[in-house]
Amino acid sequence: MTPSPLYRIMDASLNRCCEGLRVLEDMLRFVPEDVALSKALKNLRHSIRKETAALASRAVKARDSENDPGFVISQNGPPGKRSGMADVAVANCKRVQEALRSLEEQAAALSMPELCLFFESCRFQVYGLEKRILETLIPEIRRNILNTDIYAITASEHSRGRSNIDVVRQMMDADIRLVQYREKDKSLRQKYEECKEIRKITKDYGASFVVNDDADLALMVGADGVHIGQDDWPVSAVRELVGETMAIGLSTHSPEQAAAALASGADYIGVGPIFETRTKKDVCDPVGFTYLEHVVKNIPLPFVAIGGIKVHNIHEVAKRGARCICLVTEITGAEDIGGKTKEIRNILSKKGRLT
Ligand SMILES: Cc1ncc(COP(=O)(O)OP(=O)(O)O)c(N)n1
Ligand SMILES: Cc1ncsc1CCOP(=O)(O)O
Ligand SMILES: [Mg+2]
Repeated sequence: MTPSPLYRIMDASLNRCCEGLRVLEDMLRFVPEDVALSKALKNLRHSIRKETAALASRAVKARDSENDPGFVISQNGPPGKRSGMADVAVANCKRVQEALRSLEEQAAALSMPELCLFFESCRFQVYGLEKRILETLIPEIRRNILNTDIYAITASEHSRGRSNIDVVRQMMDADIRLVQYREKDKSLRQKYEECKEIRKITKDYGASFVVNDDADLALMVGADGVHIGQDDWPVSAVRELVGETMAIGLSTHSPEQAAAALASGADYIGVGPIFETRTKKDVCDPVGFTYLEHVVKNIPLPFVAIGGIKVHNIHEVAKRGARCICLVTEITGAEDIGGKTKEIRNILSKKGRLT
């Protein structure tokens, strides 16, 4: 009996889907050497091959490559120009998503409800993976590291005797997605060893890692960003050193500094200190809400509010428009970092209802 032509579509779609996944897997493995992401793509490809083994052996019988009208179409010109790595990644994510959608529809038409659901869940996995792939490959997206609610910073002298490594592990378990390493009194060697370890941990969790002050250290450990202050090297010099893919954050305390930061090419600004803080020794006076509101209204750059922010006052900061908020000792000094993070997120999720 001749198999339904729907099997021919499924045969082509399965191949298209797995080929697209393989292209992405190799890119992630050999270009940014992102083992975790490459492995996630490989696992998805294997699970598709496994779940469709029976279907694939039926579908291959319907194959008739020589008489595929699509082959004639592709002979009429190049398969679409690719302007670079990011383009190849986007095209292959789309190709996998489209192939999965087609598989889903054919499975529905052939009354295969379980396979239909399986393809749908794979498609949703690819949407999530696509976001991570693009963040990894495209410099502008990669440098946008403030797309998260909490910005945590290490402070070993305010960590209840726990090491920075221990504290960062707890932050990762609490699903904090962005951590800065800030240590003022440790040797370069100590800072290097700690940053190497923290880079490894944050990478395993898919979180971003920023090094305070030392652009050279940030480069050595493969950090995602470096944070500098007003008296540090200028942004342009740091950009020359760190290249296009590393984010540069710059502390600002006034409208003039924010405007200069925008012109300088900084990827984000620190806005603060909002309140009084004892965590930073050479700190300036609190800038209060006036400066925060100025940035919200006038500065088209991602920003993080910082300085003296605690559970009891965070809603005041969030309700004025801060999306990413830095709490240093409120987190490092918490006995239960996971519990404290939940408490903070609970307040942030209710901010619209708090006056
Ligand atoms: C997110 C963030 N904002 C501000 C600072 C402060 O940086 P800086 O003014 O250079 O002061 P030190 O932290 O180096 O004492 C920061 N580190 N992070
Ligand atoms: C590094 C830094 N820059 C401005 S305030 C500050 C420290 C903020 O710490 P805390 O959140 O404990 O007040
Ligand atoms: Mg600094």
